[in-house]
Amino acid sequence: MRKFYAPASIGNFCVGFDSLGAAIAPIDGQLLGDVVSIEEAPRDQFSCVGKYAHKLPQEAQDNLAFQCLTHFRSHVKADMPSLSLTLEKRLPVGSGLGSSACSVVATFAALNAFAGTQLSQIQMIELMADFEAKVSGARHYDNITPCYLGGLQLTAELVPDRALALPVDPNWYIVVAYPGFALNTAKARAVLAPELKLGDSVAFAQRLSAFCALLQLHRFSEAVSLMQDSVAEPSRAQLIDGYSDAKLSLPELGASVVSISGAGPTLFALCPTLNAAQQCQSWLESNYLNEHGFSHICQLDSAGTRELV
Ligand SMILES: Nc1ncnc2c1ncn2[C@@H]1O[C@H](COP(=O)(O)OP(=O)(O)O)[C@@H](O)[C@H]1O
Ligand SMILES: N[C@@H](CCOP(=O)(O)O)C(=O)O
Repeated sequence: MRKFYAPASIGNFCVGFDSLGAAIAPIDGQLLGDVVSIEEAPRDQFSCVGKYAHKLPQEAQDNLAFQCLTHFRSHVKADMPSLSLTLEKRLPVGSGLGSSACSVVATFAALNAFAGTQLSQIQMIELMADFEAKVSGARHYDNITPCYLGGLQLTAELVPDRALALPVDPNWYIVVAYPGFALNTAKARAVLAPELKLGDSVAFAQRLSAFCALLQLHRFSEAVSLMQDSVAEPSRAQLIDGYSDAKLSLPELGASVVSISGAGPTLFALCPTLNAAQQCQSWLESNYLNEHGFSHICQLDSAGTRELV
């Protein structure tokens, strides 16, 4: 049996709505993402297990991982041997941690390896984006490409190969806090203004392009000082209980940036030191999480989706 792990990701990364995303890894070595196991079997079989399996639709045909399997067999590799595929659903759904992308990316990576199809990077990313788009209300790559390739990715249809990796400060610590309630991505997209004013579009383009250029120059603290989301965060704040308190309190504990991970409700705090990250985590655990929530201190996951050995 072969197992493939796909990591959680922070869509938007505050400054790059639908265009920037980061794969993350808890510094204590825990796996924060989905795992897909695959092996040859007498006939095609699918099962879904794991902590959050019960939060997914009960019918296999409604599970994205199963949909990826049937699509792969009918459109990519019809003569692939029959197989057993198991999704271990380790990420909560509607969390803002790229949960649907995790299942899709892990499944296609597993199928591509199992069938030996060797699809190109763009073919893989497009296939993955098709399925992410089915549930999230729009086609966006900012969970798919970091989850698949790792690191911080500038990512869009207009970007060569769909993704360009950006350098990051190795001293960044990122606290993610999932509060324990779900927020559907499509719902959190529906509250966004359908159009941006000209001045806001220009400011968005300036901020994102300067952020990326500064990272390339390794001028990390200047890049961080540009991290602000005026596109999605103002509209989404009202959907997330506890957002305003966190936004006010965490900078006092040393966070350089406090923002929504993806469409929320997970919040993330970017911190310049481990000590600041620990203080922010402790505040979030006491003030933001309910009994179903969790938090992790992370750094970027540079490996992305990989086979577990
Ligand atoms: N394997 C899967 N992983 C995650 N979501 C899935 C999966 N299969 C089906 N879904 C459905 O897709 C939707 C994903 O919701 P969404 O808010 O986009 O999640 P997330 O933001 O965590 O990716 C939910 O309605 C969920 O039931
Ligand atoms: N750019 C998207 C990111 C959604 O991420 P998710 O983890 O909430 O699915 C958006 O902001 O809608």
